Amino acid sequence: MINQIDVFSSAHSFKEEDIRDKAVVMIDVLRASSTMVTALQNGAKGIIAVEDMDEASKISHNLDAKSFMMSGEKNGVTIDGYDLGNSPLEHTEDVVNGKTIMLNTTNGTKAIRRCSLADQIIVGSFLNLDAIVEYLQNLDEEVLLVCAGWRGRLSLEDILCAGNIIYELCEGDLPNEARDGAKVAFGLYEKFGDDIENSIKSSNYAVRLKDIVSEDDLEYCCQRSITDILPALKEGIITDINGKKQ
Ligand SMILES: O=C(O)[C@H](CS(=O)(=O)O)OP(=O)(O)O
Repeated sequence: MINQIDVFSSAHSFKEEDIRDKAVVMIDVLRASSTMVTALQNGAKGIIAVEDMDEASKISHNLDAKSFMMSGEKNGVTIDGYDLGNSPLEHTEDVVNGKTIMLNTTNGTKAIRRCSLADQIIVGSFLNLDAIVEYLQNLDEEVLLVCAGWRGRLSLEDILCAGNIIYELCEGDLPNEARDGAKVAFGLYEKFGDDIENSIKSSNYAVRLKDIVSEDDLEYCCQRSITDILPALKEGIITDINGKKQ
């Protein structure tokens, strides 16, 4: 199956038709994927990935504040009027337990919406890496690791996470027949995989958002396999399909 995996470097690096009937893992390490995984781990009932502010405000008017909440950011900053931003550390159990979260972010939620033709969409991060690897090991279909990136550009942390998934799937021995995207991600992971945290602390993201996003967020999002939560999109809502809350 490893030869059936390819990697898209950003949410804008593919045509939506390329996704049709494939299994997609959307990876947005900083921070949408990490936030979704954490919110579900902390008891959120589900997450609705919103395309943009207009859609979010339309939907929010019909929401019952007791069961829904709005999370999201623009350029990393919490959107005015939203309950939370896009930090996983804000999505604590006492805040999100039992809630359905409307999530509106710059890259990650848009990447999910661009994959609407997929056979299935799973959300991947370092936090649930082993759960992603285990799920893919039992899948017999073409897999696309869709890295959200940033505004159409590649993000180091997303490609590193894709490379880590590929490295685990092939147990560090990537066959020559692997797809180019898989080879690039695997090679990046071989180079930086021993020190994910420091590689990410010198990434474009960390430099760009150094005054907005805390080092605590970066360090949190670099932890590997701290949960078995496996977020999957079903009928418009992202929920945990592993059901093995720790
Ligand atoms: O909220 C985030 O951490 C980023 C902000 S930015 O687009 O990288 O400036 O958005 P995300 O959609 O989580 O990549």
